[in-house]
Amino acid sequence: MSNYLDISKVSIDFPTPQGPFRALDGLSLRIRKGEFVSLIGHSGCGKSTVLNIIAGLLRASEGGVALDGKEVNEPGPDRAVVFQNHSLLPWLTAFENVQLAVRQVFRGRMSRAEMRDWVEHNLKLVHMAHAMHKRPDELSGGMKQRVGIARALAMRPKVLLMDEPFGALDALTRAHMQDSLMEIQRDLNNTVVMITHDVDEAVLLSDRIVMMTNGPAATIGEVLDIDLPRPRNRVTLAENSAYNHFRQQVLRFLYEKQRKVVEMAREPDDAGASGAASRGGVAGLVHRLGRRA
Ligand SMILES: Nc1ncnc2c1ncn2[C@@H]1O[C@H](COP(=O)(O)OP(=O)(O)OP(=O)(O)O)[C@@H](O)[C@H]1O
Repeated sequence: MSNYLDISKVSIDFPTPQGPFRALDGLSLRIRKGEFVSLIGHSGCGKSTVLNIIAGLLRASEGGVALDGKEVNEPGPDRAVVFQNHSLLPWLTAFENVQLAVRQVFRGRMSRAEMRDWVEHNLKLVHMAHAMHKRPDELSGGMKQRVGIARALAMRPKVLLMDEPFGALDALTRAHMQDSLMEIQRDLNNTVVMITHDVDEAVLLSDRIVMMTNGPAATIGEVLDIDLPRPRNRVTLAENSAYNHFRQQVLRFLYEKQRKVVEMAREPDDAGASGAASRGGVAGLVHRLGRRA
């Protein structure tokens, strides 16, 4: 499989009152067609910035992104984004929300009847056919997120970009959504770049996990190939030694190798403390979690 999405030496400087702030520095990543890649890293390291550059919502100050051989320099329907907060239009039904995107992408190429069937097909894919005529305020958080995913899939993007798509959901709904996404992936084999803070989610869903260093001037620290066979089952994986090894490698990266957040979270009266045992508050907790990993 060839490289499909090519992120090449991307740096970005944001203007701030104190002068330019370099959020990303020389980040390169090549993603193959059909690959599922997760980005993981501490809060503020630059994950959303990477996603926004791929989406064409932000321009890199240096370097660039190419998708299927074409340079990315503005948003386009070949890169659909799913945000943490679904972003559905509240006055439209689930069906109409998906239909709006389908019309924008396929107007002139599909008849009205074809478009209707396509909208229904995508809502069925995410198990939302039964509620497609409801408005967002009549749907649960998980259902709204399903509609957001249906809308993105219905655009038939070359790349699906997901920014913590399940971050706002309770644990059980989240698990259902992850299972649905794996089912959809098995059939459609989309190219996906997903941001997550959840180590289990990253290992369960990904072909590769890209671990980012802390900013400023963040870049890729390590990349982990998750070669667990598919289909993957969360219950049996819990006892799988390879799965647990991958989990530990990610935890180790986040809480041992990239421990800067611990320093930032240290409380003022901890400043002179030496040794983990004397660390209190959030800093101590994060430190102890890291040591257990
Ligand atoms: N428009 C902007 N102007 C100035 N600084 C910015 C801007 N956008 C992002 N940043 C800074 O760039 C860095 C990366 O931000 P980004 O939102 O990409 O991080 P993140 O890893 O997605 O964080 P989180 O996990 O908390 O969502 C942060 O330090 C942030 O403050």
